[in-house]
Amino acid sequence: MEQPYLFILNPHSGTFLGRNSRLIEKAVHEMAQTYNSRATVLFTQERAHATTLVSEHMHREPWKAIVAVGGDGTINEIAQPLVGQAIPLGILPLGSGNGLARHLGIPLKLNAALKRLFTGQVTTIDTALINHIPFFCTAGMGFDAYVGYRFSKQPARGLSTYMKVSFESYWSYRPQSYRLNGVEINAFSLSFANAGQFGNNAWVAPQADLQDGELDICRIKPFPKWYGTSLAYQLFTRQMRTSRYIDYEKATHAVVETTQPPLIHYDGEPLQLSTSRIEVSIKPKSLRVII
Ligand SMILES: Nc1ncnc2c1ncn2[C@@H]1O[C@H](COP(=O)(O)OP(=O)(O)OP(=O)(O)O)[C@@H](O)[C@H]1O
Repeated sequence: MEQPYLFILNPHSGTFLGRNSRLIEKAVHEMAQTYNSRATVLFTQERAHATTLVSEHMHREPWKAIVAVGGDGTINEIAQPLVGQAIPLGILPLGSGNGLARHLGIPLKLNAALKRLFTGQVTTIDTALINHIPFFCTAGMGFDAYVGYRFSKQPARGLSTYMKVSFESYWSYRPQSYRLNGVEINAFSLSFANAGQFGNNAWVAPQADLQDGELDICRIKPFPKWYGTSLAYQLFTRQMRTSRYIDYEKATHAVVETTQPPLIHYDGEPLQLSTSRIEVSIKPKSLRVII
């Protein structure tokens, strides 16, 4: 018998997971059996519960991997206690955006993704911190944090809700001023990319590399409203680097100062900070992941 797997499923992720939780659980057990292994499947009860479940269970059995079943928010909660540990993270991408899974080339179809968990290789990726909060995919402030906040208030998740909220927010959102590493800037959004995309193939930093020991800082400068469709096109076709309204730099550490405590997001999870100083840093090669 192979080492067992621990699956932690967030029934609130994506649009499909909640009503199909039991079917997914059954598919997990069947796939484990196929590979002469076994799986324990746990369900989250509320926000942040996944982190507690990992901390409680990680040393109970010699897990081959602890698998996040959900989207980037669920991965964030499950990966936090795994940073710097030997147990690899597995991903069964059933969220709305699945940014980290897409960047890593993990299949999005249930059976293919499950198979990958039992047959894939383990690689070690960088992780990052925004004011001591770990993130794995992207974090930032500005328009995407505002959209993330409004998205979190919606009764439904999924791509169509995300697009609707983004479109509505676009017309009212005004660029903000920041001090980035001591330099005054204006930005529509300021992103720190560990992985290259927000999710749904919105490639904010297509050049981002999960193993280069650096973050890609992406500033979208203020732009005329008519330019929005071009920018959206560049975002979804991995061509943001060609835009005259975008600046990139690589960094291992950055400090942002704002006049008011900003709304940020980490892996798409919105958070209203109570401080105006934001420190972002990288932890090179600190998380093992099955790909
Ligand atoms: N049992 C639960 N009930 C309600 N919310 C939960 C529960 N378990 C986790 N959550 C919260 O659900 C939120 C959404 O999870 P997640 O990010 O995985 O899905 P998503 O937003 O649909 O996907 P993505 O981040 O890939 O777009 C997270 O904020 C998480 O804390």
